[in-house]
Amino acid sequence: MGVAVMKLRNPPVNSLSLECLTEFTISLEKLENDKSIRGVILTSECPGIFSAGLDLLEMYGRNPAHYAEYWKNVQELWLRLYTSNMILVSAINGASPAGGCLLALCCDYRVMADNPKYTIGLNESLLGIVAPFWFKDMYVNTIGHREAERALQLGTLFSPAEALKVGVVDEVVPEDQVHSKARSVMTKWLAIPDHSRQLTKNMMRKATADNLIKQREADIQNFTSFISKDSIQKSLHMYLEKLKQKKG
Ligand SMILES: CC/C=C\C/C=C\C/C=C\C/C=C/C(=O)SCCNC(=O)CCNC(=O)[C@H](O)C(C)(C)COP(=O)(O)OP(=O)(O)OC[C@H]1O[C@@H](n2cnc3c(N)ncnc32)[C@H](O)[C@@H]1OP(=O)(O)O
Repeated sequence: MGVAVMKLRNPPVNSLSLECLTEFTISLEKLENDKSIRGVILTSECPGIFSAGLDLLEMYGRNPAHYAEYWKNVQELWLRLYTSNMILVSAINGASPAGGCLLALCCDYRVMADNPKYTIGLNESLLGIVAPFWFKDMYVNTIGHREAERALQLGTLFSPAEALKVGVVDEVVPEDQVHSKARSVMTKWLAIPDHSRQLTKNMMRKATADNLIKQREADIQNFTSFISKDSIQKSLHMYLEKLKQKKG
């Protein structure tokens, strides 16, 4: 039926390393150029994790040129996903913090597994960093200004039930039904003529995408100088240590 399934596979936690981001963007571009493909189901092959978000090791202890290169690729992936002409449905089969949530938010419809261990949200403030304005814009577009304001300040990671209530996801289903539900949602969306759906999607999303397009270079510079600060590097160090200690 012209539907591709993209499975994120970057063990152990599907963090979005530079390599992973680049491959993702290229795969998406290929699908976009394949006229037989009308929809993509985005999911994960890592058990219990949709995506741990941006790779912290790409943002910690590197040099400004690396940060700039990394951020350019984050922007690129986001623009491709958010403005895709294809129907994107996410089958969220695991934890989905920060950049993981961003991937899901780019989709036209989000189905999440009903497992309270899985959480989703933009938790940047908990790491001592700030969600960029275009993450924020997409959050506001999805859940409204007040909910986004609160969730962004608190860095809230929502359980599936909470995510459904606030509108971060569209549907919560038993874990073993995430994929079949994503497929049935896709079938419904495929019934809409592409041209009218695409023009409508463009009308809804263009201003948000253009907001980044017109200031991509400045956004790269902001990110690079922000992430290079000693205080921010210290926060990231502490967060990485906390992740390590959780194990021991
Ligand atoms: C003025 C403003 C201007 C510009 C903006 C500036 C800044 C904003 C920049 C960026 C926005 C950031 C977006 C992000 O996405 S940041 C990443 C946020 N992600 C997280 O907080 C998730 C952290 N991870 C977890 O909570 C757990 O790992 C998880 C629930 C995903 C899985 O738990 P599990 O118990 O299964 O595994 P762990 O033992 O915790 O992890 C295994 C292994 O993986 C490493 N790990 C985890 N997450 C990441 C990651 N995101 N990046 C890199 N590495 C990660 C973890 O440390 C473990 O490593 P090791 O100990 O070596 O095995």
